[in-house]
This record gives sequence, structure tokens and C-alpha cells, in this order.
Amino acid sequence: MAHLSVSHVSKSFGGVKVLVDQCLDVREGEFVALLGPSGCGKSTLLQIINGLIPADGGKIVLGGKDITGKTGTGRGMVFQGADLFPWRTALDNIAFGLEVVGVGKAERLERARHYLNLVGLRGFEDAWPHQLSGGMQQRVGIARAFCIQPTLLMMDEPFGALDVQTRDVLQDELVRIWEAEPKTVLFVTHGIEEALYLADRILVYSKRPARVLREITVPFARPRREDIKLDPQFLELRRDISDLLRHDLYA
Ligand SMILES: Nc1ncnc2c1ncn2[C@@H]1O[C@H](COP(=O)(O)OP(=O)(O)OP(=O)(O)O)[C@@H](O)[C@H]1O
Repeated sequence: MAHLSVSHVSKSFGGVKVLVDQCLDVREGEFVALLGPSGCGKSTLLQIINGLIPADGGKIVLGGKDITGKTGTGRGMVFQGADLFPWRTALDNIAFGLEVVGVGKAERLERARHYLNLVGLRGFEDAWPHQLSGGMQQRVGIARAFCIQPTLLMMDEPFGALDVQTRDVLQDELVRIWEAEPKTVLFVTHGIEEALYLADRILVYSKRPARVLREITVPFARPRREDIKLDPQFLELRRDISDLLRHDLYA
């Protein structure tokens, strides 16, 4: 776990401003959801934090280290499609990140097996990605991200392509794993309900260029159960955020 500090990050693509003077602080072990309309710049911000896209300006500090423009250490990423290597088994996909950093075979397979079990895929070690359902592939993606034991876990609409039932199950699984192995989490989503159910804090973004319209400290104690989605306070927050986003979109 580590504290993340994003200060004054800006980014334009060909003159189109996507991020302007973005600042963001995430406490150690905090689960923060970034919620905003399609195209506002959420993925761009994650990619900049991940060092995969250079920012035009600004600074990213993780656990006291300046990681601006650097890839690698300490960051795990889960995408909407699990993006597994089709030529690797489930276990070898999970172990991939450890292989890259030179962890020996026996140790990396042992660690990968631990995470494979943790995401509920015991018995599927040797399965190929095409033999797994979308939900199972996403479990592999989550295990792969946890396996490198990142201090910051970034998730970009990880459940966006799943059916509702699978998504609900994986939301609970994610929280269970995160509670067993705490991480600082940045979770990008379009789903208001998903953000309220999962996060400690939600940043609601405007349309592009993204700016924070509202910051919400989620008031629900953990562990949370499905029935909080029917709680009057939950429903009120959901409606408020929905109104806020709609109002901004047509402003
Ligand atoms: N490499 C690129 N070149 C040009 N424009 C880009 C590039 N990457 C992103 N953009 C533009 O930047 C804007 C923000 O994109 P981004 O993917 O960050 O949005 P988002 O909020 O994550 O959207 P979504 O929720 O739909 O994934 C979009 O208008 C997109 O077209």
C-alpha cells in the first residue's frame, strides 16, 4: 500500500485538452472510484499514472517516490477486457509479471497458484484463456495484477463488459481479496451504483476536459452487503450523482 499524489497533471492530444491541472491524493489503502462520462479523460489519467502516456506537465508521487513518466514498479493494472495472453495457461498468465522481473520459476508458480486460488479458480491452472468465461478471464486478470503485489492497483472499468450477475459476484470477490491483501486502489467506472458499493471515496468528473464536479466520502460501513443498494441514503446519493452528471453533460 502506498500514498498516491497526482499534482498539476495536464494532457492534450493534438490541441484537444483532456486533462487540465489535475490534482488527486489517495491515502494508503484507500479505495477511490473515478466516475465520469465516456471520453472525459479517466483512462488517460490512469495511463499517465502508469507511465504509459507522458503528461504534458505535472508530477506523480507514489509512496514518496517520484514516478512521473516511469513505468513498472509498484503498479498493477486491470483492464475491461482481461487481455490475457492466449498462448499462456491461466497460471502462466498470472505468473507473467513475476517472470518479467526475473522471479525464479518455482517461486513464481507458487505465488501465481496462491492468487489463482484466491480468485476462486482452483482446478483451472492449465486452462487456456479461450476455455474460460468472460468472468473467469477477468478473475485471472485480477489475480495477475495482485500477483506482482503492487502498492497501487489501478482498474479501468474492469467489470464493464460483464453481465450483471457476474459483475455483482466479482465486485464482492474484489472487495474480499482487497480486504485480505489491502492495496491503494484507483477504480475507473461509469457505474454510479458500482462506485457507491465499492469505494471509500468517489470523485465525480465533468465531461472533457475532466474536472472534479464533486467529491463524495461514501458513508456506508464495511462489510457492505447487496441490500445497501436499497438503503434510502444509497438511493439518494445515486440520484444526486446521476443528476449532477446529466446536468453537466447538457450544460
Ligand atoms: N492517443 C490518443 N490520441 C488522441 N486522442 C486521444 C488519445 N487517447 C485518448 N484520446 C482522447 O482523449 C479523450 C479522453 O479519453 P479517455 O480514454 O481518457 O476517456 P475516458 O474517460 O476513459 O473514456 P471511456 O470511459 O469511454 O473509456 C477522448 O476524447 C479520446 O478520444
